[in-house]
Amino acid sequence: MPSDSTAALSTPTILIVGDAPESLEQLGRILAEAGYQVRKVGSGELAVAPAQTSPTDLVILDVEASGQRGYETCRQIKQHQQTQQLPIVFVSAFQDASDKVRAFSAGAVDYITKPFQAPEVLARVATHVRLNALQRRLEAQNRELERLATTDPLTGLLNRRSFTSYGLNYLAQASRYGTHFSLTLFDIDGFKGINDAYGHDVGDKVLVIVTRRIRQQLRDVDLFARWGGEEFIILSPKTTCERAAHLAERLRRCLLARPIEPAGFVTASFGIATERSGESFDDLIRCADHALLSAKEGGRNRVVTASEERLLQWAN
Ligand SMILES: Nc1nc2c(ncn2[C@@H]2O[C@H](COP(=O)(O)OP(=O)(O)OP(=O)(O)O)[C@@H](O)[C@H]2O)c(=O)[nH]1
Repeated sequence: MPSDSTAALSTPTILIVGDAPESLEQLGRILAEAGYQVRKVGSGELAVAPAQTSPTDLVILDVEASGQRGYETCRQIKQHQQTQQLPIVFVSAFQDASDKVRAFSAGAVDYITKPFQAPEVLARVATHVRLNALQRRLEAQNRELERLATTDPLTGLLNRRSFTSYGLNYLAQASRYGTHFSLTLFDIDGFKGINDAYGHDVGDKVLVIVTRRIRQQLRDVDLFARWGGEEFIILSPKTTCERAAHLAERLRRCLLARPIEPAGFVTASFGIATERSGESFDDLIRCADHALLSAKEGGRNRVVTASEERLLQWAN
């Protein structure tokens, strides 16, 4: 049987590739008797597709007549994004150090010389299957950590830190290539009152529904993040101040379209700033924040655009 830790995950599948039917049969039998799922293909060219399309934990390249083809198959498997992580073990009658070095250079993780001993093959296969499973688990955990570090757990939106890092990137591109973008900062009105009247859970539900409604209105290229508390931010690439104001007005209206029960109709105030050369990202945020403050002071449920000379109020 495969070793305990790999067997616990699921039965590992080994793809054996080789053009010598007897050797292929022998290896297949040894591995199948040890409890592995075994698939066999007769030629290197045929190996890449099955490795891509069916779950595979390890590839054995049984190099009999032409070592050259084995190296080529190994390289092809390593070239494809889907299969580049697969551990590849050579089983070969070629005993020279140069043959082994070539196999490792082509991407192999191990090299077993013929005539092989079944226990050695099984020990090496079990080790590589286990290492591969651990590697995949580590990668999945890293992805999850990355997700947790960059997204807001309640809404699933980008968090402030990751939005800022994207924003700085957009700003650098804007100053280099002359592209522009707009920032829209918005804040739910009277949100403390919703929490106080209906409880924190309803407050959370409002945040989630507001997120969903706003997201439906945005383009794929727009960056949408939770800036903090009941405050959200949108970066709209290649968008003038005027167009951002139209978008914000649409967002304001879409919140008003239906109540969010039991809290009733929920409104938000919007502040917009557009990238201008020489301004830092913090300056831009300050501009949008200033506009948002004006929207709040102006009576809430409205859009205010910050511009160099003046604040232009959009009527409710
Ligand atoms: N339910 C819930 N409440 C939150 C969360 N984050 C922040 N809050 C609450 O949001 C409220 C924000 O209140 P204020 O800053 O006074 O803002 P407001 O009541 O919306 O008033 P204006 O913005 O002036 O219209 C505070 O009571 C925070 O505790 C959260 O994740 N969930």
